[in-house]
Amino acid sequence: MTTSTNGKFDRTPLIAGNWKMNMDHVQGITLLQKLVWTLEDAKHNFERVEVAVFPPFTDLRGVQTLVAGDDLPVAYGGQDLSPHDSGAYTGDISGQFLARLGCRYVLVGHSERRTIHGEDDALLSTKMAAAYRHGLVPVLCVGEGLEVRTAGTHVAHTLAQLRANLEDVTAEQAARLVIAYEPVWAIGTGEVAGPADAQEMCAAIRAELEALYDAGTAAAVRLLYGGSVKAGNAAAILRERDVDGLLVGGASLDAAEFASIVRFEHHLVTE
Ligand SMILES: O=C[C@H](O)COP(=O)(O)O
Repeated sequence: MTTSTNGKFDRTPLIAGNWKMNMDHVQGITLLQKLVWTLEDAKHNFERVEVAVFPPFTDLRGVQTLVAGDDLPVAYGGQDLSPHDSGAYTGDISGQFLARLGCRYVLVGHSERRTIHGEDDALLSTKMAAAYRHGLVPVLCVGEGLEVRTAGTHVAHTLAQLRANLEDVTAEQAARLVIAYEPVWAIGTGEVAGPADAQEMCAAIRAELEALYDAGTAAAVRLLYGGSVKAGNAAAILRERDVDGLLVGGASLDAAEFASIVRFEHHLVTE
């Protein structure tokens, strides 16, 4: 039996699709159109569950044109940004440019940026500042690798990342923040942290935000889980009290699958 959970959420759930380096600008438009059609056909309430996509940079202008032209109720953002605003930084993309393209969000510190591109906490603090400077909402990604998880120090490790990345972030800025907990061992591997694991970390992050700022700020921040999320496991993860949304990689490349994740409330089982 399925049901809805009207009233359960303290914060508007955010279901975000990170396309990573997939979908050229033509494919990206088709995917976004299919996604919106599917959701509109299903009468999805976009105000109740927010939907965002993170396409490659080369898709953003097309996405902007489609979203603005058809007045689509979907937010979008960049997968990364430069700490600088302009200048001789070949290959970098400025937060200023993302803002001009209508981006609401930007990913900061995705594990693939940290591991493949060696981005460290000092750099990520400057990227956080750049995001805020241009009115973008950072989706700050944190999480531990397999060795840390095996050693049982995942909470301490993730909270240390969080503290380092929020060092220069004020309470006012933090209130607009989104944080994605992504255990690296669960990304693209098919391994999913269980709902209890997601809740354990999200509760620890919220407590840390309360210690760093105050209870009101901690209550305003949306905490997402990411790592091998599919339509079949999304609802169980989102039942957890401190999990406010999902950052979906592979499954966001399939419009029907992603739409089903967005409509997770229809998969919740009545207790
Ligand atoms: O940004 C998304 C995460 O890296 C999760 O990716 P995945 O759903 O393919 O495991």
